[in-house]
Amino acid sequence: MTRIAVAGAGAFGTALAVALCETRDVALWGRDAPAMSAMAQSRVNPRLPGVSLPAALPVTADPDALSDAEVVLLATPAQTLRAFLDDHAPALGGKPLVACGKGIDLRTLDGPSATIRRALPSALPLVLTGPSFAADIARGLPTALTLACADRTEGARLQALLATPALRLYRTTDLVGAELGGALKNVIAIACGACLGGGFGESARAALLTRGFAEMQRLALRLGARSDTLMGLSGLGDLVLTATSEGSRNYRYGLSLGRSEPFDAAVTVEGAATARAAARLGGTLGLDLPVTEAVAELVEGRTNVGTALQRLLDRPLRAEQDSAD
Ligand SMILES: NC(=O)C1=CN([C@@H]2O[C@H](COP(=O)(O)OP(=O)(O)OC[C@H]3O[C@@H](n4cnc5c(N)ncnc54)[C@H](O)[C@@H]3O)[C@@H](O)[C@H]2O)C=CC1
Ligand SMILES: O=C(CO)COP(=O)(O)O
Repeated sequence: MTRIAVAGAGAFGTALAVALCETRDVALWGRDAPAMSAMAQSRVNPRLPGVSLPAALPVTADPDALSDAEVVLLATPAQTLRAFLDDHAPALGGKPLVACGKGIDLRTLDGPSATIRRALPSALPLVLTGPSFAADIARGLPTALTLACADRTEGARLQALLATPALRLYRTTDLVGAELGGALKNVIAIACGACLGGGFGESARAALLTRGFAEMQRLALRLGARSDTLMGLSGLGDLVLTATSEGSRNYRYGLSLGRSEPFDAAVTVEGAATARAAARLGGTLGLDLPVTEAVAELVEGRTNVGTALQRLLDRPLRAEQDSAD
């Protein structure tokens, strides 16, 4: 029996499978049978160039790989998670399901753990998140992530199963905080990229990163997250990586918005849909999320970077901390 299946053979799923298969029994499952059989032959995933798939890693489109697994890592983009769970419900029910995608479902406004709970009430939702580029994980470079599980015992068991010598996992019971940190940092990374791409400079980028982080906390805390989770790997840690590195697709997408250049629509940019979802959540909850709203407007083509930034500068002066007077 395969202990771990990774569902979703994009860059991140492939990287996790490559890292885990050194010490664990792992299979990589993808939905596209011809692509999976090409990958099984070539031992390369075009979405993760320069990485050879180890001979010990089975690469398959056979749904038995999902039913046979004890634990399934869900590495599909956030906007496709619900459909994936519905399509494979009999294979996934009753199992620990580790959500690895970063986003908020635009249709339901649910994060990954609530999406799992709604689709498969018998499954145990976990969230794996934090600063990690797929290429770094696949190359075995040192990485530290957060693994969230409401059940302490299962969380500790899965932490031991999924950690590797180079991939250090910290655990928490704060699912909401972990998943919102990962989802919302992509929105702020788009803002930071747009700022640099528009030529507004690194000081402005630092301001957006910091004020954006305040918005991440404002929304996440209202939705039940713990502040210290947001201060950790899954919030601040991932924000620092994604909002400052051209290794990030969200940041590069922001750069292209700032430069008024086209961006390849086939590239996964989770922050685009999540900005719209977070802005809707903020509106419903009556929260002040100006950076998030600006990104949602940029993504929808309702404003440009210069106008959006000027609007932020024109806002009334206020105290820095929400709690201060
Ligand atoms: N690439 C990275 O460095 C990291 C990515 N992530 C997260 O992992 C998630 C996936 O990202 P990537 O693998 O990078 O994207 P990707 O664009 O490389 O691959 C996405 C994969 O999902 C598959 N897919 C799409 N819809 C599906 C469905 N309904 N059923 C099954 N498979 C489906 C696609 O065929 C594709 O293979 C995203 O939420 C991303 O934020 C998290 C950390 C790092
Ligand atoms: O989540 C990531 C790093 O932790 C990957 O970021 P991008 O999706 O922006 O490439």
